[in-house]
Amino acid sequence: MMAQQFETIALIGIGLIGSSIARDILDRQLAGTIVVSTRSEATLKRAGELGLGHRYTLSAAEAVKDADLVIVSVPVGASGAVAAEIAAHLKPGAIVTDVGSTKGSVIAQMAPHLPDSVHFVPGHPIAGTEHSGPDAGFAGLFRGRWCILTPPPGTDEEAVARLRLFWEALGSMVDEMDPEHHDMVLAIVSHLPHIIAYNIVGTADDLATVTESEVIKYSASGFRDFTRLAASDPTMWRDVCLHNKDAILEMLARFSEDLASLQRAIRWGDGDKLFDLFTRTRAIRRSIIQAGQDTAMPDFGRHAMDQK
Ligand SMILES: NC(=O)C1=CN([C@@H]2O[C@H](COP(=O)(O)OP(=O)(O)OC[C@H]3O[C@@H](n4cnc5c(N)ncnc54)[C@H](O)[C@@H]3O)[C@@H](O)[C@H]2O)C=CC1
Ligand SMILES: O=C(O)C(=O)Cc1ccc(O)cc1
Repeated sequence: MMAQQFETIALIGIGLIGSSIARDILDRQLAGTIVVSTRSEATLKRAGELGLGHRYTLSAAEAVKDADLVIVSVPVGASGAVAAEIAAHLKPGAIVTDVGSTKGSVIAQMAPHLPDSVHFVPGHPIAGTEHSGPDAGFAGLFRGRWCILTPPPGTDEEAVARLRLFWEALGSMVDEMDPEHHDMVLAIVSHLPHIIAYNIVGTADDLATVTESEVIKYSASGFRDFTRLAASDPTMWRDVCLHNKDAILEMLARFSEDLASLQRAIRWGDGDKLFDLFTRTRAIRRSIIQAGQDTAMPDFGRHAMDQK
């Protein structure tokens, strides 16, 4: 148990991320009241069955009216519509945040709607799985993982500090950076790996008509790792691609150049070049593990993923 941080928290969107946050708030008693709001009746009903909040409503406007903290956890393409819906109903002094995987676009969509009387502190927990919906969430998802805040210049420092304390109470380490930098970094470490996974699994699927079931039958662990990422939510990842377009295209251009160079090394039998690259990349994996970033993907997280 921890000290209560907010009287009322409104969760707009109660999928993997929203429901994981709800479970942590409940476990740690960080709020007096959790109000859950989501677009579809079926999801709201399920959230109720799972006991993720104290009050439930299909109206985001209704959900935020007494909230001291509003956490928007919807696909990034829906954040503008949510901001427009809640804007006139927000309590003065409330902190409004989000968890979207892209930051520049979310800020561009939400900020114009939000009144000056609230504090908008965009955020992004770097933790998740390939699963979606309220059943997929679990307590502890954010433990030992980074959460990036991208407050616009001039944001009230106390509001940023309160949100930082909130994520720290969920076990996260918190960093602050500007949204452009966030979008560039995440394009290479998160968005490209998903796009590459979607692409390779798609290519293998096209081949499967030739090789029949061999793709599945002989799928080695390397291919299986790609299928996990490629099983991620189509709506969420469509939105990420559309809303971090520039940074993703920049990283894809670099990726394609490097892939062409690798292709050339293979064609011309340049073993030294291949060996040098593979040595360099192995060192990166080892330094990630040494920094605890791999084991920080907690065992219960792996377990939860293996089960589903
Ligand atoms: N899945 C992951 O691993 C991670 C996702 N994120 C970000 O978190 C956000 C939520 O993702 P998940 O929880 O994984 O998705 P999800 O699909 O599990 O849940 C999305 C929620 O948003 C609601 N929703 C969908 N469309 C809506 C709309 N047009 N208007 C209002 N509500 C709508 C759904 O009813 C559901 O409650 C996304 O912005 C995503 O980029 C951030 C970190 C990790
Ligand atoms: O499932 C995985 O491996 C992920 O990479 C989860 C993830 C997806 C999207 C994010 O913005 C942050 C984390």
